Amino acid sequence: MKLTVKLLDIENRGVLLHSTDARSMRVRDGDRVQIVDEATGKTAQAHVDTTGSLIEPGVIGIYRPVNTTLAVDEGTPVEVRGAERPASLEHIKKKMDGGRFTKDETMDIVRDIVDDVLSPGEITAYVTASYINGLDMDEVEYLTRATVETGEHLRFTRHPIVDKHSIGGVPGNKITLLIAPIIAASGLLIPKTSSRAITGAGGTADLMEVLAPVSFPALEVQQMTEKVGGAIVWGGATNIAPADDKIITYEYPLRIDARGQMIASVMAKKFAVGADLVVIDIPVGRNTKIATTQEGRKLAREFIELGDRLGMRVECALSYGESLVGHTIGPNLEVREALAVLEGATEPNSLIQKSLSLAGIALEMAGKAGPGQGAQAAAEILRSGKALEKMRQIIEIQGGDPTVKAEDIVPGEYCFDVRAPQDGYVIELNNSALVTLARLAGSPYDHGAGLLVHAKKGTRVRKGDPIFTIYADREWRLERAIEVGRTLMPVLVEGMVLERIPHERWV
Ligand SMILES: O=P(O)(O)OC[C@H]1O[C@H](OP(=O)(O)O)[C@H](O)[C@@H]1O
Ligand SMILES: Nc1ccnc(=O)[nH]1
Repeated sequence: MKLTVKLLDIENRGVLLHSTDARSMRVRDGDRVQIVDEATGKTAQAHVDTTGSLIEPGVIGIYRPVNTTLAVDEGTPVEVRGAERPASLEHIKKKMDGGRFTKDETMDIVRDIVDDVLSPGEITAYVTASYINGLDMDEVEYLTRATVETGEHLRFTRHPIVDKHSIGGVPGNKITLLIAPIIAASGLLIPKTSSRAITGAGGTADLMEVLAPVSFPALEVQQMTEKVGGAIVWGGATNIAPADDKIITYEYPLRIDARGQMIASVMAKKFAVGADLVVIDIPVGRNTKIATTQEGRKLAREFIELGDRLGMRVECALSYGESLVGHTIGPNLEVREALAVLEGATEPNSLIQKSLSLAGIALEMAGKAGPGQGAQAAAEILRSGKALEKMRQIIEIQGGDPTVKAEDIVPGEYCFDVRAPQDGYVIELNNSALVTLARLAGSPYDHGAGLLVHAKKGTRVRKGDPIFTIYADREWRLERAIEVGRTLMPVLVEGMVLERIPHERWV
């Protein structure tokens, strides 16, 4: 059908059709159409939205991302017809039925994700099917390789390239902000790409953004790393492993991280930057991604095997995930805590010890410290102020203010203390409930939003003592977090009545 173009400034890979035109083309909302500009021969595929009033019959509204391929002017006549279902949908269906992806099928899916051929609903179906039915090691390898092949790669002339990654799942895990500068300060190269929050309330990319821009093309990440030894950037902006960020976009609202996708997501980013030596942090505990040590060991073996297949030496550290790392959750609060440690603070112990242990493993792997001496070497770099100096160089080269101090970074102006309902020991501080509250308060989008935990598990409190403070940049978000907090019971103090169940006839 011939239709006339109207350009619409909408950030979706879609087009808008009048419902009568859609009907005569036999397409419905969510179906795909092929658009052909016969004058230039350019074609594009897009998903259909229909309207009865926003545009006239005979007109097609073309959204901005579709027009980056077509490059047509308003008023251009184009040919529009129903498009075939991509083969990748059949592959996704196969996984829903418990089947295995082949190498080619995986590539079809990844390419269609990168090219926006699959709709958000279809990507969600892919992630959900993989979450439920799993991916075996071959499928994870196919996914990792396809994710790398559809993006850009870094090629360093100096080696070894060191990298670290956490699978996430434990709140407050700001360790990259300490580990990356320690490793770079030791003279090694660490081009660290991170994702934004997936199941948490602040991923490393969200945190680093408080200090400096995190969106760079791949080549710039390489140049910055060559100059100062390290960079901490958002993987989603680099075009390194571009499928990864799109998959994460659809995991985030579900708060899931499908196991196969998770391994591929992490390892594709390491492979694409040309890492030789990789340390993986696997937080273990209830309410994390990995509930038991046994499961953690199995995952570690999978990471190591995939590393072998891809030619990277991988070591894993199972870490304690039952309790948040440090005392803070949310961008500003976490960055303030990490910077304070770089500036010489000797607390919080959980943050410092975890960061030094992981940095230490990397230093040992790279031969910068003898066996068993890595954490000590990392502690030396931290104590000497070299890690702080390196962090300042990283901040500066990424375009931030290198003179920033921990005290300059303040949490949101609205806050509320959650207090102990009685005397006793804090016996439970539920990770998942804390993340829910931090997200409701606005984290990670509102940088000032988050939680400051005063009394972690095992602390003795008196009735009325603040256990944690919720911060928000906007009052209504704080109110929402307080309201939900009352029903979530994120904290248990020994002896607390968990719930009172009255007799129905006497209430
Ligand atoms: O939101 P959840 O699922 O907890 O974790 C996601 C975070 O974990 C990883 O951290 P890093 O890059 O190794 O520091 C990711 O890159 C991301 O920042
Ligand atoms: N799925 C993922 C978990 C943790 N980090 C990532 O980059 N990706």
